[in-house]
Amino acid sequence: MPGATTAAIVDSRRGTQHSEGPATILAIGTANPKNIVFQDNFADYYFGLTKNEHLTELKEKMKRICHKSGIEKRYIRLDAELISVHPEIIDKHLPSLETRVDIVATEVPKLAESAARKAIAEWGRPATDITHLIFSTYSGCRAPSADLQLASLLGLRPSVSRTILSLHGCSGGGRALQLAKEIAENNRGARVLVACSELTLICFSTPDESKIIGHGLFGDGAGAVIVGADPSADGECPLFEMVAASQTMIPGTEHTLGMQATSSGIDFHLSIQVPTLIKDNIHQCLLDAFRSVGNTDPNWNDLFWAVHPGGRAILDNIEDKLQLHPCKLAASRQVLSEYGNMSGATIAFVLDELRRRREKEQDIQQQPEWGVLLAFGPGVTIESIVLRNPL
Ligand SMILES: CC(C)(COP(=O)(O)OP(=O)(O)OC[C@H]1O[C@@H](n2cnc3c(N)ncnc32)[C@H](O)[C@@H]1OP(=O)(O)O)[C@@H](O)C(=O)NCCC(=O)NCCSC(=O)CC(=O)O
Repeated sequence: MPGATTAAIVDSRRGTQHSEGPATILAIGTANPKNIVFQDNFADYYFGLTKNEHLTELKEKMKRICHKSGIEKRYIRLDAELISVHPEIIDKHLPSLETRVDIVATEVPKLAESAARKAIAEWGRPATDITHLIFSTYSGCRAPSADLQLASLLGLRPSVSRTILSLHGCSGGGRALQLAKEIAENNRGARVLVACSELTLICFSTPDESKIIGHGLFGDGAGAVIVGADPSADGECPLFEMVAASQTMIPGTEHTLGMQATSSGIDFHLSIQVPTLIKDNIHQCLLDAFRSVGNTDPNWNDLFWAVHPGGRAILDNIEDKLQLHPCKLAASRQVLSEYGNMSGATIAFVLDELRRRREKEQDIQQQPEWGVLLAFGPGVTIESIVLRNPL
């Protein structure tokens, strides 16, 4: 640019760099492994698979948890065939971290690929138009990681800007969407692929009192979401606008939810206090989120809700605390029932279910304009996004 000063060049670039409108969800895809496990006979399945039928008290406890979980079925990649090839996975005296890392290094991106292909097909543009990729998983123990693998599997452009988020647990999907929002709004024309892929295989263990809860709730799945601002006229369909986003940590609760790598996989810890902690903090968190968009007195029943179904008790507590009509968390409960808690990937399933329900609703006037996305993870961290239905 002859004659232009460096400062003018930088200023003019900054001026054209931002998008006009808010980041918007443009497409959603989901995928699960083939192996289905029904909750009714999960205790028999799990104690049989791990050859621990003799632990009858623990098995009865698992049955009580399953019975109250609000889950009907889950998809779980680990099956008898995989265990027969890798028996160390169910032998707590043998190291198995390496085996697990090897398996998930292939399987996690593959599952993400299935979800992403569906999202890209719905989006209607070539995969090479994706400018950024954010990949979230709790199975990320290797570099180069699942983000690079997914980019290769999908044939994304070599200059795609990749980020891997690791061990955000169940808030990983919410965190990835928040980052996608920042990227889309600050880089005009950006199209961000968010992929979350979770396999319980990395955490799977033989029955143990401290981990029985997780084995009763978690399932495998992948979700993919395409985010961009200013949907183009050539067929992009806005599904949800992400108007404001925030992350809150509940002080002094870092020991209540956690994951840690050990020689036999990733150990997780889930305190019985989690549903109560969320109940005690959710109202203030939501007030703060809505104040940031100028709404100081929201009516919670006027919103649509995309809540991570961490467990039935968490949904019950939110419903009770905010006095929500039962239909408000119906999408979250349906996802919990059909898939269990798929950690960070679950929120994509909830958004997908919400939009399906919205499409069936005949009367557009009945559809709430504003909504909220909530996800919970280690910290304890609450990710919230104020959503808007583009109508
Ligand atoms: C597990 C439940 C379905 C059980 O239902 P109820 O609480 O109504 O029933 P209940 O009180 O009779 O409990 C049944 C049995 O489960 C046991 N139980 C409940 N929560 C437990 C926990 N966290 N750890 C160990 N045991 C637990 C109870 O002690 C009881 O054992 P006994 O029968 O022997 O007395 C529910 O509590 C629930 O949905 N909890 C939420 C789970 C949770 O925290 N999810 C977040 C996942 S983490 C996440 O989403 C974020 C992340 O991973 O990052």
